Amino acid sequence: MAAFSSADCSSYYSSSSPYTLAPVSRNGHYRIQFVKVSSLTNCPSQKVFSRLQTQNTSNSNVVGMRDVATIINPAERKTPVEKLRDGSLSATFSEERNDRLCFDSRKDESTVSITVVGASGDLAKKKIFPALFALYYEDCLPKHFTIYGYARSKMADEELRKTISKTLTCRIDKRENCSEKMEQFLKRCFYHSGQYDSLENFAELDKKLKEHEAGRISNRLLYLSIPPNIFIDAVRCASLSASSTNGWTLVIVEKPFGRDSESSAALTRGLKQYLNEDQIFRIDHYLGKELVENLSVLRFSNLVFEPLWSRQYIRNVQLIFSEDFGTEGRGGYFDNYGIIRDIMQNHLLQILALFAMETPVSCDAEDIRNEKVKVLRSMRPLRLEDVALGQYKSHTKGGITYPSYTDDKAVPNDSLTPTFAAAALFIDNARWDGVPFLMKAGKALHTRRAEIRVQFRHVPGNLYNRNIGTDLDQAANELVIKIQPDEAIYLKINNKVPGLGMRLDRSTLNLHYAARYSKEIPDAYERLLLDAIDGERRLFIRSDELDAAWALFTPLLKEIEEKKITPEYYPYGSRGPVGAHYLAARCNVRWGDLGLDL
Ligand SMILES: NC(=O)C1=CN([C@@H]2O[C@H](COP(=O)(O)OP(=O)(O)OC[C@H]3O[C@@H](n4cnc5c(N)ncnc54)[C@H](OP(=O)(O)O)[C@@H]3O)[C@@H](O)[C@H]2O)C=CC1
Ligand SMILES: O=C1O[C@H](COP(=O)(O)O)[C@@H](O)[C@H](O)[C@H]1O
Repeated sequence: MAAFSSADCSSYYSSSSPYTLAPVSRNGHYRIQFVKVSSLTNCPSQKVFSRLQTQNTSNSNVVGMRDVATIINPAERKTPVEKLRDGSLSATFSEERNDRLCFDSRKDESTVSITVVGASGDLAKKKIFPALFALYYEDCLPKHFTIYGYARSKMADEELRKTISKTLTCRIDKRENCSEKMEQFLKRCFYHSGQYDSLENFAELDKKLKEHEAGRISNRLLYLSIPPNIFIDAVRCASLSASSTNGWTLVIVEKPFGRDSESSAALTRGLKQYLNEDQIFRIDHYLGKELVENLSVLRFSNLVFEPLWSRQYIRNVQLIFSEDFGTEGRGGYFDNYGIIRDIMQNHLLQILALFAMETPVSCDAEDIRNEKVKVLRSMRPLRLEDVALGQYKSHTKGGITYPSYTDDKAVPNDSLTPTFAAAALFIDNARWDGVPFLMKAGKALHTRRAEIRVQFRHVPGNLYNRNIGTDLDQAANELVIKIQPDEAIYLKINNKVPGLGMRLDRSTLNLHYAARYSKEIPDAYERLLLDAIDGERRLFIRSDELDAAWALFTPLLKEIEEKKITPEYYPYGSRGPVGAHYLAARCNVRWGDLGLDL
């Protein structure tokens, strides 16, 4: 097992370094922490700089290097400061900025270069550049950073700036200096045109990055916003020609991570030829959504929920995703994947794993991901009888004709690709035995929403049966976590209608985010990009999680394709195919999103 010695890092510290070394071993990784120890008591608020360096114990590559600045206020003890056995002080958090413990890599000697590969594409324009700007606007990016767009399209820096400026927005609650900030941000965005499989083109990029890095410690983040068939080429060329030589290099990989178990494993093998697992950040942007982040807080910090979180009290859990638009513009991609791969195998399954996992040992990435993997590995692989499939067809409403899925020019006329699916999943462990986890995902439905619905069991020996009537389901409690739009968490309860009689009513206890908080909720990509820059892996998918996720869906996907299962057609803008209701009924479940509850 290789460990760091202070000599390994001596190049970063002079012999008169005021830092001490504090090695901490966790989950097979060595974390070396240098902490400046000085008179903490002299001033009320003081910065402690530390550099974290992690090393994979199975090989000697440095896989991450982080600069952390910590505001330590001993009086307030805002930042956890640990006294280590050797007497040195260890602080792993960083300066608090805009409620997020933002990294402060403001030290002059390091820089972060972010390269968006596929910068001419839809996702880069729609999500990545706006998220980077939002981080800049919030002062969350390091002092020294440069952003490069990379793609084959020929474009000058100015052209990239013009294109992305159209999609940059300022926070609603803080519009000061917005155009000024935008200009400053755009000045730090550049473009390099190159092929994805050209070592030479990436070497040119490397040269440009070095010019911007100006001799500082170079940390490099590569965001692969390109189709998956070119991931490996891009990673090979970037890692060989444009990796950092003295700092960290990491790669954010967009989905889809393969089409099934085999292609996903091949992709991981391909990436691992050039990268360590710790350098691969597989993004699932649903994990960056505010209410998905809040799931663990809701469960593990509220005594009223955690004891109820099992088969004993929960009758079923529903994970619902719906969009009120079709595959518009992405039909070519979608037809090769379908809704199960596009939404269920990743976004909804990730939410399910977070929802159902046992209490992790800590909030550390590895502890959380270990628990998620256990859930996934306890689940039954899906069978054909566990799903209902649908595809949207054309529909005319109010004089407007909405297209069918196959009207998309990139989609074959005889495509059987499902644009809707409902599925019943089961977790065969002690906590969840027999509880159906129902998923529903569809495009071109009547509404856009993503939510988790937890339907509780009936109250035993219900004292108020007479007042409730025969439909006991109506009286069962339901907890709804509304991920989007209009984030909310509400609990349906029974109460007495005020008055002299004894009439029962159903009401909601509602935590409505817009009413409770004036602050705008950040986009998922902002959180995830900042996490990646911080080296925080908690919200990214580890390879064993991915394998376990594919193992659940691969047999089903193969059967659907081999048997050429025809989906049930549903009109554009409807609630989806009736098959979803039969599926739910077989599990003794009623979909909770049918009523008007908010
Ligand atoms: N768009 C979205 O909403 C979402 C996208 N994703 C994933 O993110 C990644 C990027 O998505 P998106 O921006 O929509 O993708 P695009 O199809 O827009 O592709 C991005 C860029 O990659 C290059 N490219 C496209 N096709 C090829 C090809 N066959 N060979 C070589 N280069 C090609 C093009 O740049 P150039 O020609 O200039 O080289 C293009 O601008 C994909 O993996 C996608 O699945 C994930 C979630 C949502
Ligand atoms: O990953 C994907 O997500 C989007 C939906 O994301 P949202 O944050 O807007 O809810 C979906 O439209 C797309 O098909 C899928 O690839």
